[in-house]
Amino acid sequence: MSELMTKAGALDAADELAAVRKQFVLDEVVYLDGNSLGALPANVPGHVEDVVLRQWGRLRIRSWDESGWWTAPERIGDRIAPLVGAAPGQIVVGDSTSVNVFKALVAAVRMAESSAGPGRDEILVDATTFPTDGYIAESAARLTGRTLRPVTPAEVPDALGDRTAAVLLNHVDYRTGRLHDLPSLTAAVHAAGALAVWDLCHSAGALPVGLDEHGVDLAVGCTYKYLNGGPGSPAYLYVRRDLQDRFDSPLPGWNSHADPFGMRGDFTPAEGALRGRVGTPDILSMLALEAALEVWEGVSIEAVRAKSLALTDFFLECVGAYVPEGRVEPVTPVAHAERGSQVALRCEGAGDVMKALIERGVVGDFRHPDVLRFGFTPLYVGFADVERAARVLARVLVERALR
Ligand SMILES: Cc1ncc(COP(=O)(O)O)c(C=O)c1O
Ligand SMILES: Nc1c(O)cccc1C(=O)C[C@H](N)C(=O)O
Repeated sequence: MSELMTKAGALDAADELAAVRKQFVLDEVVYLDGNSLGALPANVPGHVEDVVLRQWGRLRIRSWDESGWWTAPERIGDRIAPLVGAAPGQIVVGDSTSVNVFKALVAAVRMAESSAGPGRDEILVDATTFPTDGYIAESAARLTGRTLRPVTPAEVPDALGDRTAAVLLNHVDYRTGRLHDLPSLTAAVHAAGALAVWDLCHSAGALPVGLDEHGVDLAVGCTYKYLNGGPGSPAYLYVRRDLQDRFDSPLPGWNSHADPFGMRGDFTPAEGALRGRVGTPDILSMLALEAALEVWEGVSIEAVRAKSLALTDFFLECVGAYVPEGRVEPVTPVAHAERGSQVALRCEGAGDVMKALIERGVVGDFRHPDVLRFGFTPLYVGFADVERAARVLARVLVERALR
């Protein structure tokens, strides 16, 4: 047994989260793609069966009240809240991240205009963003008559000014795994009199976010990565409590009305975070997510972060030891303060290398043009998985070099 295998064994033995893995449906595959689609929590199938067969099949329409369907968006929002550092009453679940980016960004521009006037004619967007955020920001800018200015997160402080209405940023970069400095960027945005909208897709469930503590204005995120809600599970929208009265949704629907069943012709927004809702919630997905969130019972996000850093440190160590010099180049920062819960390695022929890894039971993903991406979900990834992934990667790269 190699020294690193022994070390993996010791780290697994000391891992206070090791037992959580049993709550997931997993096999012998090393699954390092939870930053794209989280694994299935074992309690979800039984819960979904109950929702379908009893709540829908037998209770039918009564379930909107009796099974808590109607209030699910805010109830499940409150369940996500502690994981992202939010007090209750500020998060609603529903729609996709893309749709929530649209609601948040347009609402942010409207709030900036109502407090600072129309001179705020610019929206800043993370130039390295996951594409959907950029597309939506471009459309939001056109619809609100603003100019969209793509800048890297590092350029944001200098780009801010009295023209800035809102800034849309990613907490963790989907490709490089770089963690951006949410507290200081939010403070800089506020100092310029603008509003900060954060996309938490790659940080929620992997590290503490501190939405309330850092005064974030609006935030969105998906639930199918580190929150394990399942394919296409609904996203969420956070609106800071003291902004909720001013939150003017660009998608007001009957579910965001103060009196939805009044069926009135004129729109009066509901109080609080509820005004972020739009139409009928996607109950099957939403209640699967609610069951998935039960795995967080007794798990602290601080413990998750500590293990995430230990896993990514150990992966970098194993890659350094096993992979021949010069075959991969880590693009994820080494500094803990700048690292999310993934390791991205630049690699020649990355697409084919990832295919070979998947064939050998190590599942990560390939991101255009040359990145091998490995996501580490501390709830179910162990240190032996990490060692094996690096060992298989080294073997694949050595075999390719010999061909
Ligand atoms: C940072 C980020 N934002 C948005 C999305 C897409 O959101 P959705 O497909 O849920 O609209 C993803 C991943 O799919 C993402 O990684
Ligand atoms: N949402 C996805 C999907 O529907 C299919 C495949 C992948 C995804 C993803 O989530 C991709 C992910 N956001 C990424 O960071 O690349």
